[in-house]
Amino acid sequence: MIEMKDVWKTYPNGVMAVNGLTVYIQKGEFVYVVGPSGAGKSTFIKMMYREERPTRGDILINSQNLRLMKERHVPYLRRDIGVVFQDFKLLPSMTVFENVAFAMEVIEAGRDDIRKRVMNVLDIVRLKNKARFMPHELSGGEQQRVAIARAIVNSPAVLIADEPTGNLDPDTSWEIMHILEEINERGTTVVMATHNRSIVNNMRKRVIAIEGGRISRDEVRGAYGYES
Ligand SMILES: Nc1ncnc2c1ncn2[C@@H]1O[C@H](COP(=O)(O)OP(=O)(O)OP(=O)(O)O)[C@@H](O)[C@H]1O
Repeated sequence: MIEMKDVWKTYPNGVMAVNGLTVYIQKGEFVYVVGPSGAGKSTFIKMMYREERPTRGDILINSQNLRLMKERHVPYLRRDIGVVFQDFKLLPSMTVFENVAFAMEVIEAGRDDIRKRVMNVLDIVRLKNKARFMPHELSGGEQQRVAIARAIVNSPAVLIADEPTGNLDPDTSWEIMHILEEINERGTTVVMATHNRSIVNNMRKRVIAIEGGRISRDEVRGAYGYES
């Protein structure tokens, strides 16, 4: 599903953010990516959806090699990978419905399909009743749920979340985690970078720790102890 083979990333300013990283993530897994600030977590994640390109090494997503992928094929890759950010990134002048629908309009889905599917994903994130609201009329947690709905509306194989609970209080963070877990249970692979220890320690998942641009630990951790 997601395979990185000896991947390196040096930014143009000379910073070596990822240094020889090899990892395999299977279909249907739920993986946390943890590590200190500046460890290379975001760079690792950005390379998965081709926001950044590796300096060296291969990245395969569903057998497509991102290093060899032509620029014009990147939009197709993005249908297969939904992304959620810490700061939601909703379009402020569009309603909740329109924000989610927009992701289907860009791939030229039909009107009826859009209506049905958008209401379906708003139901998954429990926001059907707020479809006509504007982003500024929503709480932070609700805005993040809209961003999640938008990320999954095209049924991606992978959902990538970079610090999705970073701007949220603990209760709201748990709400978001339960939604991500539900999406994972429906078959989507979830990769989530986080600094939130309480979440990592209380949900039994695979944890990939990155330090200095390398994997320092890769184990199943969580509520029921450790396991390698
Ligand atoms: N666009 C960029 N240009 C140059 N250097 C960058 C760029 N993005 C990140 N870096 C550097 O690469 C290193 C890894 O950054 P990255 O954002 O991947 O870390 P992180 O683990 O996600 O950190 P945080 O937890 O603080 O978000 C850092 O030294 C950072 O300064």
